[in-house]
Amino acid sequence: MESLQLTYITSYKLSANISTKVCSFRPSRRLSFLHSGHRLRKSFRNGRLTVVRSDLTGNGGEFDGLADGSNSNPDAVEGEEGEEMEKQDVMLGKDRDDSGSVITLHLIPPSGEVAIDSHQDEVVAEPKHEDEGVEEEKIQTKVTYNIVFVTAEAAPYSKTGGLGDVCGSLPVVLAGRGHRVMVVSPRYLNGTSADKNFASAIDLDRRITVHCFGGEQEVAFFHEYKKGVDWVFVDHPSYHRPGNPYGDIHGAFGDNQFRFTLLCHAACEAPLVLPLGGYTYGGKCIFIANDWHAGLVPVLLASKYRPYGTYKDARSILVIHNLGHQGVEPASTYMNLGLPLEWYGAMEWVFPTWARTHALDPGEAVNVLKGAIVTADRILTVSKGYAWEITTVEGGYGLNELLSSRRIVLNGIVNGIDVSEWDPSSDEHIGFHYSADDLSGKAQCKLALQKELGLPIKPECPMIGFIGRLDYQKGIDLIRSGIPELFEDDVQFVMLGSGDPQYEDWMRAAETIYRDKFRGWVGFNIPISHRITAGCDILLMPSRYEPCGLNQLYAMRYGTVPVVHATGGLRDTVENFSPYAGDGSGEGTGWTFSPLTKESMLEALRTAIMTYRDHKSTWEALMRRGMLRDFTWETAAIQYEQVFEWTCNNPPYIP
Ligand SMILES: Nc1ncnc2c1ncn2[C@@H]1O[C@H](COP(=O)(O)OP(=O)(O)O[C@H]2O[C@H](CO)[C@@H](O)[C@H](O)[C@H]2O)[C@@H](O)[C@H]1O
Repeated sequence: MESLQLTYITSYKLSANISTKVCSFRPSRRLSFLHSGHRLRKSFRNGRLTVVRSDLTGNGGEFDGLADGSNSNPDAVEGEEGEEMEKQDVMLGKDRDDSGSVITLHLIPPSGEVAIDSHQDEVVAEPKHEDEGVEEEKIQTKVTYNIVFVTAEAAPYSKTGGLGDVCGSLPVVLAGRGHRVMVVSPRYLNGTSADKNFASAIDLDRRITVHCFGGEQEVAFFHEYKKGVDWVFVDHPSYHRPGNPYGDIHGAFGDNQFRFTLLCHAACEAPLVLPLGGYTYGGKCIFIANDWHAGLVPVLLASKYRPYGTYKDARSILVIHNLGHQGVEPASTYMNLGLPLEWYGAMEWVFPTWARTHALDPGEAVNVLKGAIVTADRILTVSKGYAWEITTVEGGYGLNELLSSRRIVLNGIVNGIDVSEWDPSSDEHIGFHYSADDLSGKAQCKLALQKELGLPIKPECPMIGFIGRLDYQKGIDLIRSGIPELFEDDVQFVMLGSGDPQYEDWMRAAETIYRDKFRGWVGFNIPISHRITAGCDILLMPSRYEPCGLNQLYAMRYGTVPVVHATGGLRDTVENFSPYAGDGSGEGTGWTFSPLTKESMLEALRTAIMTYRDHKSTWEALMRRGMLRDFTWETAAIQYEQVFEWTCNNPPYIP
């Protein structure tokens, strides 16, 4: 076996992105590599390498190179042939401005079947092509990374919403694809049965001292290796108190800036000091900082580590799950964060005049998410639509100009879902199982839900559900205003959620007013959320903004048709029903309404209800199309890997 170092340009117009891979093969073989969703077919003869890059439809470009790693005609790659490659590219899309100039590149989900390589550097024989007279081999290479997720929550250990779902499932899928993955989150103990979630995590007996908030804090690390992932829990007394990760019945904790500062400092030390499975992750890793709670990680890398040579090969990716929360505190708290004084500018945030409390208020603050946007090597958000929305005045929450300035490194990747936890054919939380081939179990789930909730048992009565945090973001006010008109019709509605006390109170009151039609379950209950998802016919999501949204994905998987506001990830994932498309058989997986008004929401709901009642076969086709959609994390993971590659091919970002 010879060893060959092969250098090729991975993406047209990103000429800095030269990636080098080392592989072994025998000469005179035709080889194919799976690389970033493309098949790179290489023929090696007489020391000459021909690379044919094809997309999954079999189209592609071709260029020649020499086996010593040089390219015989680099212009051919970036020139005519590169143009050809660009046309066929399934992973890169382009946004152009009015003049036609490319202003940013973005990921396009690969269509069709993607061959997924789960083995590193494995050589697999390809079927022999008789007519070519050469022995065939298929080599699938994949660059693997050390990945460190930093997050305030990760299911099943801790979860208040979608962040927990994502940080509980994406790491497992990435680990399954060969990466070494660590998830760092706090070890919350709140004195309830939830504490047992951490029971299997053992104390690593490794303490570090964090200098912040004018003193020294000792933190410990607990660890559990499960599903191929190193789950690391940062332990400190401030994580041990009643309530959820962010607050209790009195509201948000007053020391959250302190608690998450500790998390970030500890997360930056973890790869250096924890010998997990016998050896540390080391300084060459990719940090994935999720939301503002982990936002200090990229700032610390840039300000505290890299200037001294540590983590010079590491990269940071900020993932924005919700721009509405930024970790803003008074400017005087900067001193507490354990950052060098000269980095204040990265965290500085000045409120616009209209947002200040009084005439003498200078509006000065520190904004952790802003610091992360300024310093991260790349920025991701959880859908392509939201990636654009956050660069607009309407969706940018004051950070739109900053985000626009970093648009070249900003991408959107739609979340996947844990399809084993959310599987109507095996879900442990529902009484009857079903699938797209046999929907009968779903009707039984509906009856069981009506019974459990004490609603009249009516198999034909359309049942609408809502699950989520009772927050301004989720458009609960719209539901509240639309309910009286909606209940002029014979429908049932069940809501599950907790959050804003005014909405909790309204849900309780609505139950007494509409005894036969409405149930409002105040609280956080995962089994009930599964039973609502399975038992309802329609899931309503009138979110004001929605970075991705997971409940509509769960709903579609369970044959529950989503009716959603056309925003962010909801617009990206729910295909609006069109009865005339598909040669009259209809297309789409739900209804998307816009604008965000009570009238347009009710109109969409009425259309859905009418379809449910009067067009049974159309309704079943809608259900099945949703159930058969691919929402697996594998699709998203491939796109994450592309972003890892981009970020590692470029030097660390220097703000
Ligand atoms: N009372 C309750 N009982 C049981 N389960 C409950 C519940 N309330 C919510 N959940 C669960 O929490 C999750 C909520 O996920 P979402 O993505 O819909 O919203 P969230 O706004 O929290 O997440 C943010 O991050 C995610 C992840 O990136 C983005 O999808 C989203 O748009 C963004 O706002 C779902 O699994 C849901 O079932």
